[in-house]
Amino acid sequence: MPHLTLEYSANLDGRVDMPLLCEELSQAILDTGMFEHGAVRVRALRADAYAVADRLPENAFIDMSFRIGAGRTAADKKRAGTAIFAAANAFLAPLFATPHFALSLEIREIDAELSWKNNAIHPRLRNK
Ligand SMILES: O=C(O)C/C(=C\C=C(/O)C(=O)O)C(=O)O
Repeated sequence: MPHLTLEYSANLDGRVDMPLLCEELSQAILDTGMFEHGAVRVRALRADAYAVADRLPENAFIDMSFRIGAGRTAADKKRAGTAIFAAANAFLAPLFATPHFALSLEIREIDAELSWKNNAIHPRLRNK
């Protein structure tokens, strides 16, 4: 993994091209040069039940959680977060035209002792 998971309020359906946003964020992650191509996974999950701020029906959110392996410097983690957040902000700029949207990102480290992986994509992309 690096895993980027976007949770979004269902009222963004039809307003945000989520597959395209996932692709843009995947590219932003790869462009940092910090993550292997075969490891990067990005997805968007829709929240059907939510209550945002003053609960106006037009209030919306996207919360991004980026889970990465341990061992990178604080500066590198900050650089990756800044790049991902900038890409998301640029893509979602139209949503900030009205005061009803909130975007957030958090980076968490995966405990190597308490995680397991088996990735068949690595050999294919490493041999390219
Ligand atoms: O170390 C981790 O679990 C996350 C990671 C890479 C993971 C893979 O390569 C994989 O799951 O195949 C990382 O670079 O942060």
